[in-house]
Amino acid sequence: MSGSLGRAAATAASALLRWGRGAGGGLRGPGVRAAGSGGSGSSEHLDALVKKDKVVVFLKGTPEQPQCGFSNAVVQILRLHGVHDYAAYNVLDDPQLRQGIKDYSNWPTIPQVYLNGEFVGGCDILLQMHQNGDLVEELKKLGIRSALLDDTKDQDSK
Ligand SMILES: N[C@@H](CCC(=O)N[C@@H](CS)C(=O)NCC(=O)O)C(=O)O
Ligand code: FES
Repeated sequence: MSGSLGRAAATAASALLRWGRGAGGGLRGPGVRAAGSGGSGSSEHLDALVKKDKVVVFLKGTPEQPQCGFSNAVVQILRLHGVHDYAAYNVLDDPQLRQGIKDYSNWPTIPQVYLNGEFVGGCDILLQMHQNGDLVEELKKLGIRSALLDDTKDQDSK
């Protein structure tokens, strides 16, 4: 984990990541739309975003190409648990989203993780939950079986 944490992601102008769903569309002219007016940083929009998928992350970069070690840590932890199907939004593509999610969550940094529409925390908290077993339990509540349980079972039964 510490190896991947420290590895700097390659730079690339990353398009909004995922899978058909994007944060806020590409309206990014200078000064376009104030937060709170229904734009990508508005609480209404963010409310919908975090509730649309069971697992939602706000990253710098994408799961494929994280642009910061902290965001990479979140991606790697989810990967360890076999969680690949999640919504990820790249705040580097959208300054309004970057500020809006901080205000919405009342949390000053990126990455941010939401489970079932509820704010969980950033990478430190996710790492802690990974280490103390809480993440397995929280995923279970969402109907997601952590891949780490399968690993453990294999080891125990051999
Ligand atoms: N300790 C934080 C690390 C994340 C962090 O410090 N993020 C910084 C640097 S990437 C950040 O988002 N700063 C504000 C910003 O860049 O908008 C966590 O647990 O998530
Ligand atoms: S982008 Fe510099 S620490 Fe995250």
